[in-house]
Amino acid sequence: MADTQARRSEHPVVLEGLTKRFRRTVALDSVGFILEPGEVFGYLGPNGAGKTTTIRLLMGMIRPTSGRARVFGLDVWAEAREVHRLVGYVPGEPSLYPRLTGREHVAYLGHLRGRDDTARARTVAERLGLDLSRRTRTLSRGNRQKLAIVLAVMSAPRLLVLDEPTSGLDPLVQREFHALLREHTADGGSVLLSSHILGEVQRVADRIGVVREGRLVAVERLADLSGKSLHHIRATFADAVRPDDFAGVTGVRGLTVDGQSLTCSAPQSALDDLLKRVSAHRVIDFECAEAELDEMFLTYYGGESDALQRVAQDAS
Ligand SMILES: Nc1ncnc2c1ncn2[C@@H]1O[C@H](COP(=O)(O)OP(=O)(O)OP(=O)(O)O)[C@@H](O)[C@H]1O
Repeated sequence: MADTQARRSEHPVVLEGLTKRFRRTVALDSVGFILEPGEVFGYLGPNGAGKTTTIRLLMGMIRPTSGRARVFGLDVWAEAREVHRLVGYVPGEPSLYPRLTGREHVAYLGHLRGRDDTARARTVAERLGLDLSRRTRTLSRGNRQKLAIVLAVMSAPRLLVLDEPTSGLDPLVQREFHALLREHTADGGSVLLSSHILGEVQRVADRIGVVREGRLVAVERLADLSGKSLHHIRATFADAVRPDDFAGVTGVRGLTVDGQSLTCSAPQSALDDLLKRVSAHRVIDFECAEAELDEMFLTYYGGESDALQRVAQDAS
């Protein structure tokens, strides 16, 4: 134990050349990054990019083909038990006992950890609007997700590892959850948060790592990324509009004006100018949806694969 203490590093996560092959599939190819104390690191990538594989490696659930992962200086494979004491983990698909209530889950986990976190669990459950008295088999997907969050944060761990934690949560609950994360980092805790939605990560992350086809293609500070996220805009007006009314806004692409309707894509940095042009007319319907991350990869990180290149050609 004393030896373990001495080897502990202040870095919550250090990944070095982490590679995982499943037969012929290279799920992860030499991924490396370091998480700083007090930081929220958003781990972004489209479906199948390798996010869950990275997290399962980090939690010592699967063994790397090569490379290694450390949590506070501990080897996640060889010292998994010690690592689990320091980490609150929300898996992509929470595994809960269907017959037990939320409260019984809290008590059971407390028993395993040798500590009573009931009071904190109750507070977090209340904030997220979760009824701890219900058996988990009767809970909706969103409520099961809330319970997984309660179980991960109740022991106030120094590192939270969250695999798409807000999928299934409504926006108000997401906001409360993000507030919880901010409190966690204000107390010196760190967070690794995986997601395929840039907008979500933008709200909470300090830095973002982008993974695509198993490779880490970018690590950026959030401040450098803002302005890059692409939005799809669709507006319908009471009267006919002309293309000239919307021309010359920097960054706007695919502008189509047809009678009383407008469609285009625009980076965040163009939204203010574009909205001012839109609001110069009488609007009867308006939609602004953030583009999927795949499109952002095409725009900012290139598209090496054939499929991505085809989409790029179709779009141009
Ligand atoms: N146990 C496994 N056996 C074989 N292939 C696997 C296994 N686990 C993952 N893969 C493959 O590894 C790649 C990365 O998958 P992973 O689940 O890590 O992606 P992800 O980024 O988490 O995606 P999602 O957002 O869809 O969960 C995929 O091609 C996937 O099919």
